Amino acid sequence: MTTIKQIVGGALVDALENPTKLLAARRTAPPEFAGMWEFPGGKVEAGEAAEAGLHRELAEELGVSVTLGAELVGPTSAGWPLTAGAAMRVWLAQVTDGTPAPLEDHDALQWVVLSGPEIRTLPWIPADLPIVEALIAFTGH
Ligand SMILES: Nc1nc2c([nH]c(=O)n2[C@H]2C[C@H](O)[C@@H](COP(=O)(O)OP(=O)(O)OP(=O)(O)O)O2)c(=O)[nH]1
Repeated sequence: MTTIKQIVGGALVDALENPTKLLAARRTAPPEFAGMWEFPGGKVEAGEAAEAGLHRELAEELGVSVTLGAELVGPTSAGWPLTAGAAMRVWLAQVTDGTPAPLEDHDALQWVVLSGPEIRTLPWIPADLPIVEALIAFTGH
């Protein structure tokens, strides 16, 4: 049996009801991803539920507490394929406490308008592009 590395990501939006903006985060490492934009998040730890892992990662990386909204359901049970060995589940999320700051793993954050052209021209990690499209569609933009 092959084990897929489970990654979780947060699509932080300005409001779960009627989202208009997404928080994109620019990675600092590893070199092949440095400078690319992504959904903040990371690896789920052994014995940890996916949602709990996402709350933990968002607190560590951005210093925020969030309420999770709907999952942006991907094509596999592990979510959206990233590489042959890793996949990411992604939830919409809204900040309930704190102001997002690039504390760990990122050197910039930006709120991008879901209905504007810029969301598609940001240099996302390539594997994230279908997720970005799904988010735009899911939020009705
Ligand atoms: N967090 C995140 N990782 C992504 C995205 N797209 C994508 O291909 N990845 C890849 C990059 C990494 O190889 C892997 C996530 O690992 P990570 O480095 O963020 O996880 P982590 O913070 O738990 O890592 P670590 O420090 O424990 O090694 O998934 C994305 O949108 N968000």
